[in-house]
Amino acid sequence: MRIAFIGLGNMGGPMANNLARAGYELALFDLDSNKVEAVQAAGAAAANQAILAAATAAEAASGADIAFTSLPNPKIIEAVALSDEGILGALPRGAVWIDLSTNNLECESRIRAAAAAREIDFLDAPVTGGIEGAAAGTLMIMVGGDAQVFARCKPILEKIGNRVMHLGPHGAGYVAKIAQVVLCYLNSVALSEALMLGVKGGVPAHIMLGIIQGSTGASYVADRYGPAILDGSYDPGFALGLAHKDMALTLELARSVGATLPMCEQVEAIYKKAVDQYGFHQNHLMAVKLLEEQNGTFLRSA
Ligand SMILES: NC(=O)c1ccc[n+]([C@@H]2O[C@H](COP(=O)([O-])OP(=O)(O)OC[C@H]3O[C@@H](n4cnc5c(N)ncnc54)[C@H](O)[C@@H]3O)[C@@H](O)[C@H]2O)c1
Repeated sequence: MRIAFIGLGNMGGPMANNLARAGYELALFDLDSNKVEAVQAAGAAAANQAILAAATAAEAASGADIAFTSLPNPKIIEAVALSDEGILGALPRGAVWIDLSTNNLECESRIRAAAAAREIDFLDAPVTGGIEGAAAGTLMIMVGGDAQVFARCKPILEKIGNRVMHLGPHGAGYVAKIAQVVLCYLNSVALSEALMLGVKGGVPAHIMLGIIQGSTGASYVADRYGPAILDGSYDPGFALGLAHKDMALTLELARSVGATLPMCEQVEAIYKKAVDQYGFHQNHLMAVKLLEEQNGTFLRSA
């Protein structure tokens, strides 16, 4: 079994490491050669085997049984699929392409059609669990696509996640991922507003966070992101620009399925403003800094 892995960032890198540890023959490609070298070093040490660093996505995909992608956005995913040096022209007939990225339905239908025209199966398989889950192999993987193709690929997906679910036909994985991840951003903004209200009223931020964690406001976001707001790190491991992409995908999906989501519209605008102000590559909780600046109060020192 030979696996191509394209996109070795915060999520793709540790996922590829886990596939190397499981003993799969790997061919890697990322625009950033440092990311490839990091996986090569960690994977080779763990599995005692050579891992190919390909010069292009097509070279990685050539001769592979399965190609994984973990890439930033629909435009890049489509380019990696369809360009001259892309994966679809290089994968052999009968191979499977599994996209682990957070993506939209419009892109999904175009890339799936292009894959089908070359007799390549496609599964949308976005993930949740963050960089800790990617490193530990405990991601939740939400898969859309043909049930038989899923059944064939499940044992491999179980090397990178411990909750691997087939949700339905093509696109079901992307839809579930977007509907799930939206709460992360709504909750982060809500958490920061609750903390700000408490602090402005005279309750220290760490006391306020403890109260939220032990009450009806308790959540993964409060437990995991609350401390990262209070220590001023704003949680490295996920880019602000990718968080805004997820909110933009949410509004796109809402339009395409006819859902009206007023809170999502407001939160998308907050993340857009934060990206404009602080930059794409800042940590995702920098969205909270907008609120801190509006209030003239930084929660880390409150
Ligand atoms: N970080 C998280 O916590 C998290 C959690 C769940 C889902 N996701 C999703 O997973 C995907 C990857 O996220 P990430 O945080 O790892 O992003 P990242 O920015 O850390 O990694 C993306 C990688 O893709 C590479 N890349 C970009 N364009 C490329 C191209 N044309 N060819 C080859 N490589 C290219 C980049 O160099 C980078 O290494 C995104 O769709 C994101 O929304 C991220």
